Amino acid sequence: MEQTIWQREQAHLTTMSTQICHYIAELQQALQKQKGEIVEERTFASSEFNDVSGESAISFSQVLQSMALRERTYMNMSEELSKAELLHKTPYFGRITIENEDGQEEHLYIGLSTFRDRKTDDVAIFDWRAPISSLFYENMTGEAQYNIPNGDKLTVTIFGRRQYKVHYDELLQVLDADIYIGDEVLQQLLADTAKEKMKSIVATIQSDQNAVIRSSNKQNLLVLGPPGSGKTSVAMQRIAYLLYEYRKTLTARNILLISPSDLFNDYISNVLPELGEENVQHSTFYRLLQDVGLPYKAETHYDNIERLQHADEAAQHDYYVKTSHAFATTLQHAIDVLHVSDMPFYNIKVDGQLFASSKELTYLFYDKFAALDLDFRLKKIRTILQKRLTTRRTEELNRRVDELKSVNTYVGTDEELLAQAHKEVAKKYGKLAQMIETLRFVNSAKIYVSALQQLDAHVAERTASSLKRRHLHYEDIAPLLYIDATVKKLAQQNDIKHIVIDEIQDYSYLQWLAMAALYPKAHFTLLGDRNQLVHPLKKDALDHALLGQFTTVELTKSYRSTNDITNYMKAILPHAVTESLGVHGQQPTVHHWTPSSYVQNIVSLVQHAFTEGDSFVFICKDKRACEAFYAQVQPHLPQLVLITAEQKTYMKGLLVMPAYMAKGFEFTTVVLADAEAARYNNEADTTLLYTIVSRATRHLHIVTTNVLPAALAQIDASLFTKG
Ligand SMILES: Nc1ncnc2c1ncn2[C@@H]1O[C@H](COP(=O)(O)OP(=O)(O)OP(=O)(O)O)[C@@H](O)[C@H]1O
Repeated sequence: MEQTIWQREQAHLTTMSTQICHYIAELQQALQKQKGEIVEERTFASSEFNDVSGESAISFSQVLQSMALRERTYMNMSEELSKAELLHKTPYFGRITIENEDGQEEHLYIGLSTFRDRKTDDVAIFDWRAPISSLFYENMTGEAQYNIPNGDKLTVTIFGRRQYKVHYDELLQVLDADIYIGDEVLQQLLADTAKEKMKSIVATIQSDQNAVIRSSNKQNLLVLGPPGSGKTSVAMQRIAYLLYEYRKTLTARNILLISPSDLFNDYISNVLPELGEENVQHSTFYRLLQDVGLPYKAETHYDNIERLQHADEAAQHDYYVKTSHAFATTLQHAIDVLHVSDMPFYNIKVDGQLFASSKELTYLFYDKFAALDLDFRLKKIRTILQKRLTTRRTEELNRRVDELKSVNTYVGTDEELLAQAHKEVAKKYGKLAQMIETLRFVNSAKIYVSALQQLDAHVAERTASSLKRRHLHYEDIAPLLYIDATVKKLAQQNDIKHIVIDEIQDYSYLQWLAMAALYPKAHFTLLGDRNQLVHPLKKDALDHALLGQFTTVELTKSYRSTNDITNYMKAILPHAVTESLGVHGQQPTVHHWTPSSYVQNIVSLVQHAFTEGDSFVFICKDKRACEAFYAQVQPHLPQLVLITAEQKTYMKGLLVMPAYMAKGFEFTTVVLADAEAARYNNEADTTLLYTIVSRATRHLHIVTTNVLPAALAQIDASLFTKG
């Protein structure tokens, strides 16, 4: 009797699952054996080679080499085992049927990694990142093309495409789809995305997302898309793709992910391991300042937002000037000029005595070493100063030893006197040695302030005074990093080959220039949305110069929220283009409560709408409002957690957090708890409201105790329900 599709598929799955199980058992056995041999070899080495000189040094180095090789093999096998275990859980999630070279139908199963048939050694499961797997993610059947590593395109005929939901060896769902991923499957998969940390989207990558993910490592990409269009997901999948495609030259250590916060990094930290890859390097722009070692204390991005929400005109003006394109260009020009004049040097002094004058440094820089690049000139000067310092220290040491010896009373043995003299000299010259080593005889602050001076003397003056106090505003970090990275080139990191920056709309052009200068060998994938602005003063997101240097790709569909929430969100910023692919749900609810019933109503909303394990967030505009909310409500809802900048681990539950901190995340339920016209009243607040609303996957509540902000009050009544 002919088998049904289901039976055939179940039989195939059982065969594959059994093979994977055998493979896992083989790997486990081999690993156990390797482990035993490593232990044996180590025990042998430690007992046999007490003395590693002469003959025994040669055999010791041979043993070391063999140990290193064995340990590497062990590591590779453990990685292979982890991949096989992931494959065991979900052997594959898709299949394409193509016409092979003999004109026959051939089924290609697609999963998380490559798996070869144990008997024939043919590929039984294709890694989703393999060139041919790309066909699975295209929206078509019939003739199609895919790229192969040498750059050529191959043409094949696709007969069909099938999707599976499987759990270990159990087939849960089979779906034939000519056009990839119909809404039906996607809607089931989107049933609720906000339950845990971010997940991989490998089984349902859409064709426009696929194109971004598979772009060449050498391509500088800017990916723009509305809230929920999968930018962060695409970024993570792209990293996994790069690690596969360029595995001979690129490892997790060569990729840097710059995200808004450590909390966000924790939120996305499961995606790469889920795909069988190691997490890559992570930083925030703020943290780069410490990584580079600039001797300043700086304001964080969040503190910057808080400060500028209430700042006076002068502080706002400072921010605008320093983050403007005009300033980035002025600073670049000022640094170019340094090749021929104006490099500011300090007079280097020790204990009030001149060690090297700025005049001498200027002479060395512009006369003696004029032919070299800026950083080479400085490094040549450093060598001269270091020699001088060594001579000075030796002289001083000898003098001090003589002095100590000439004291009439007994002060110590000769060794003790020498040690004391060493200590004194090290103390006296320690700071100077460090200053020379890190080229801090260059007055970087002056380069910065002089460039500002060319645009605005008042801004320059205010900045000079805060730099004197070693205090930086967030917007001062980029110029100083840029100066450091282009003039001194000490902190440049050549091992970073690819940088992914999420939420790029939060960065100024100069911030990007600073990163490009710090990582000169890196290519970039930038992701962002020009409408999701949470900074009170950020207007011209995405500098045109940046756009000019990148291949821009626009994603337009949104997968996060229900259609009802997306429609409400779109009504806030009608010019923003978003196609919703989400599921149908409840309309957002707008509640008008009196101040006296506010807390009681919040409590009863939670009692009705929150179940343990949900992600449910109250969002207020700023930190102060969140603290006030927490103080009022937490006594009635003890499980409420106030999320602050110190929070480093992502958690579900009942939360309250400031709007700017919530960006990038998603929650099943979002309650905008302070929707007051008095609080959200300008253009920046409108983009903030847009961002807040777009965090909700399933339920959205807007709460006001007075008058709604204009951006929400103008929304058509058909798009929400009154609570
Ligand atoms: N192809 C897809 N298949 C299934 N789910 C998807 C797909 N693309 C995106 N999603 C889901 O949509 C949600 C939003 O994705 P993501 O956070 O990556 O979007 P984003 O564009 O970075 O959003 P935002 O800009 O609002 O922070 C996530 O839950 C993600 O899993």
